[in-house]
Amino acid sequence: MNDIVSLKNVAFRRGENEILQGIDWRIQPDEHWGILGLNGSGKTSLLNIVSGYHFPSSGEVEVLGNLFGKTNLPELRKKIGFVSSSLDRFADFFNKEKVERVIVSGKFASFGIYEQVAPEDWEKADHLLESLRLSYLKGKPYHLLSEGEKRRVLIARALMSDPKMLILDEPCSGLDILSREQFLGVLEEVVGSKCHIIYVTHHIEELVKEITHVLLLKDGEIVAKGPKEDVLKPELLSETYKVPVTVRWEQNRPWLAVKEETTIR
Ligand SMILES: Nc1ncnc2c1ncn2[C@@H]1O[C@H](COP(=O)(O)OP(=O)(O)OP(=O)(O)O)[C@@H](O)[C@H]1O
Repeated sequence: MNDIVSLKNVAFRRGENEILQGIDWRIQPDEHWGILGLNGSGKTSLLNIVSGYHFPSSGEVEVLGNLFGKTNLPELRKKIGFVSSSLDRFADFFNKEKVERVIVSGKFASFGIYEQVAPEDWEKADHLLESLRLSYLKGKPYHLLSEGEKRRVLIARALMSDPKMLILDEPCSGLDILSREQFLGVLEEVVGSKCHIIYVTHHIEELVKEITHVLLLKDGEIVAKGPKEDVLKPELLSETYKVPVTVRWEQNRPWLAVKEETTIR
């Protein structure tokens, strides 16, 4: 079977800045990836390449069977959903829209509904509300939801267009522990819908069982990549985070701590 994502010796430069260098990365079917790295390590730049918003300065990129340079990138972007805490700043566009209308707008990649909605689109929104256990929100204006509910509705909105890949860029930032766990619970449904996840976070405990592989980025280069259990090792994470850390596994989830007696300057 074809790779979902294939990056070969990819570099990304802006002016004098070498933002990404020597990136070799494959995502194969049935893999769901987490990406970890300090602020400025290049995570967002990498996501922007994979989702067809940035073109690499050199190297080869193929995503969902589309070889960059020989493909229509706007068409590729339609197959990729995106949920980010930074989408919150667009929340005003949803204004006082009802939850189900926010979800249906995902089909048109717009912030409101300006096109004819088919009955099956409303049915699909209902189905998504049900499968993500959000039916109790039907009919509620989006702006009245809690932050956690909003993020889960944004997942439903992203799934409305049947994406082949869902990019989650720090989707839990700003959520309390309960909202975070409720959010992470929806990943099971996403994986069940045959959608590939790329999950960027600063908190390794968010790498729940659905996330099978991890890529570590440091200063625009890959420190390690592969199955989660092989990559989330103290030595590799200490290198990535430039601070000595330990990793503890509890209920199949990794937890990070800074090593005792470390003084950080
Ligand atoms: N268009 C650009 N022009 C110049 N420098 C850029 C550009 N985009 C990103 N950079 C720089 O590239 C580096 C990587 O940025 P990027 O946003 O990819 O990092 P990140 O890992 O997503 O960081 P964060 O965790 O803070 O979101 C940073 O030093 C950033 O300032």
